[in-house]
Amino acid sequence: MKEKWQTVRYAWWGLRLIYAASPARTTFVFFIKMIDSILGPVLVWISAKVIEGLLQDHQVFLSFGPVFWMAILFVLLTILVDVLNPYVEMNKKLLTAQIQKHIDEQLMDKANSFEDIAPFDETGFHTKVKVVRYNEYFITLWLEMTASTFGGIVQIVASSILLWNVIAYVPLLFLLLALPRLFVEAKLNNATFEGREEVQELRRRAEYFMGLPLQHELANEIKLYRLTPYFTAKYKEMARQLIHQLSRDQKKWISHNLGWGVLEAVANGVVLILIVQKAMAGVLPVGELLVFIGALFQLREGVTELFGVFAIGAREMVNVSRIAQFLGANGSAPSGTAPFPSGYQTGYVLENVKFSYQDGRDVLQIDHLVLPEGKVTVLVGENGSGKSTLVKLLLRFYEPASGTIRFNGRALGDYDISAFRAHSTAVFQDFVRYEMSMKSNIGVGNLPALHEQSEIEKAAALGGADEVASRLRDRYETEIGRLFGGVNLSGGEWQRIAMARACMRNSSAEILIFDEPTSALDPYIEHEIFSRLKAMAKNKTVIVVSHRLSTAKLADQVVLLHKGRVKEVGDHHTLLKQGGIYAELYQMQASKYV
Ligand SMILES: Nc1ncnc2c1ncn2[C@@H]1O[C@H](COP(=O)(O)OP(=O)(O)OP(=O)(O)O)[C@@H](O)[C@H]1O
Repeated sequence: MKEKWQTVRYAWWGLRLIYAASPARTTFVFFIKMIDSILGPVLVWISAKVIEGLLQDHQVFLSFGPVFWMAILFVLLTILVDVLNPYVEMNKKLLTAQIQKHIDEQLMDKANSFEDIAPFDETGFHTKVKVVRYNEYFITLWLEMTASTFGGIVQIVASSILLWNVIAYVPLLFLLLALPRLFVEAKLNNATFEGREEVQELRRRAEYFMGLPLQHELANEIKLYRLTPYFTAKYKEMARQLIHQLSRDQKKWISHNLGWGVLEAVANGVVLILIVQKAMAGVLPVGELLVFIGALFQLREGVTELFGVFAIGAREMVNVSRIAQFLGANGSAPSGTAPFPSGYQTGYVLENVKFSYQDGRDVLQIDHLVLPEGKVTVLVGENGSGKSTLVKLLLRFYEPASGTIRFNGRALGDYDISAFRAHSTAVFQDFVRYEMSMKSNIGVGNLPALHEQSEIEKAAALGGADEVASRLRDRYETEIGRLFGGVNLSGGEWQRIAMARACMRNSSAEILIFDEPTSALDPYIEHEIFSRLKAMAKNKTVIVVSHRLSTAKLADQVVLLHKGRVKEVGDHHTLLKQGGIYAELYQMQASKYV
């Protein structure tokens, strides 16, 4: 019972969604659908009356009496239907676009509402997004369906009125016949629905393998290893499975529909014979016979429309509910209310912090760690030791499973998350290459200053991107990235731009996090940038992840992570003297240069 109510709730939600996308257009489409459904039986009735009149007196038109005007009305209504149809189609198309825009906006709002990253990590997140986007198309079907439901009812009622005098039970017979079909179809619909997750997963994989050989950034590797035939084979396999699935679904459909179609046609035929028999026996005049035959077809059309719609409705409900659930999901940890503290304080203090991703593996286990304000701390450690995870926890992209992370004396969760983020800046290992102008690439680091050229140039100079701009034809206005025909840059040049982006918040940010910010930079600029970071560290908490221990040498504090635990803490010289893992790593790197 609860499920039924849930269905009704989602159905209502789906309708409201459509209406919200465009109230005027939705009303128009529904109204026209109604008119269209009534017109069918009305035209049947008028045409029968005209024919009856003509049969009685074939010169009836010459007297300009009621039959003549009925004939005129018939023509006018037919023209009306023809004129309305293109308008209806146009409005449906526009409404579809508006609904898609409306859902896209809601999806973007949803993504914006996730303050942490955990929802993006969830298994099946990508499939879910894909399913929701795929369902945007189906929500318009939902519109058609609801309109058809009303249309079907109107048509059934109108044609039943016409049939009432002859065979009153016909509408009931047709409804009864359609009922089992409804249930079977609803079941079949779910089993053969193209938007179901397993089909979407196959489609996504097929698209992935198909796209690989066509991507510019991947061309080097794919050409070198001659991977195109390999990916083509993988694509073919996915596509084969997809087509197999589709053909199996379609066969199920056909065999089912064929059976019911034959049964309904037989019932239709029987009723038709009954009506003709009555006419032959002289009970029915020819005009009425025509009305009944027409009404019978109208009735069948109405029943098919209504029940077809119900069957699809069951399937569409799955989609509508998926969209509703996705958009209604609560993804983020709640934000606190405390404002960001000003002035020089303690920086980060971590106590008994434990963290694991969804797979449950312990990734971090930190008993105690201080990352002081006013200092540069460099995090070092082998691959997978948890450095990037730690910086993400420091920015509150994830919540620790247990323990506390404090910044300037307060737990991170207490801070107003927007204020906290506004005072942080970062360059991530997987920084983004925005396919936009260089100016926008840098400016998005601080949206309010996006159009302030002097701020952009200042940040570019700090991040070492000024020199990149000076080499471009339109300097900061140059479009970069290949997707829209812009200039392609080298890996190091992109990284300098990411650095500049982070520097856009130089004056407001008090937490500066750099996850391997110089991995692609040449030694000159790396040295220069690190010196700038040190200069910026005054009254700020600066954390740098680096594999280059030459960087660590310049830091105020080095933290060595090993398998998610803090193994060594101190400055470069202290750690060297300790002779632990850091000393070993350093000797190893240094020996390469000797
Ligand atoms: N989103 C994620 N979901 C599940 N596991 C993850 C995720 N991100 C990282 N991990 C796992 O967490 C562990 C720590 O990863 P992390 O990226 O923090 O290491 P790292 O020290 O920064 O490594 P590297 O030096 O290679 O950058 C790894 O074993 C990694 O596989």
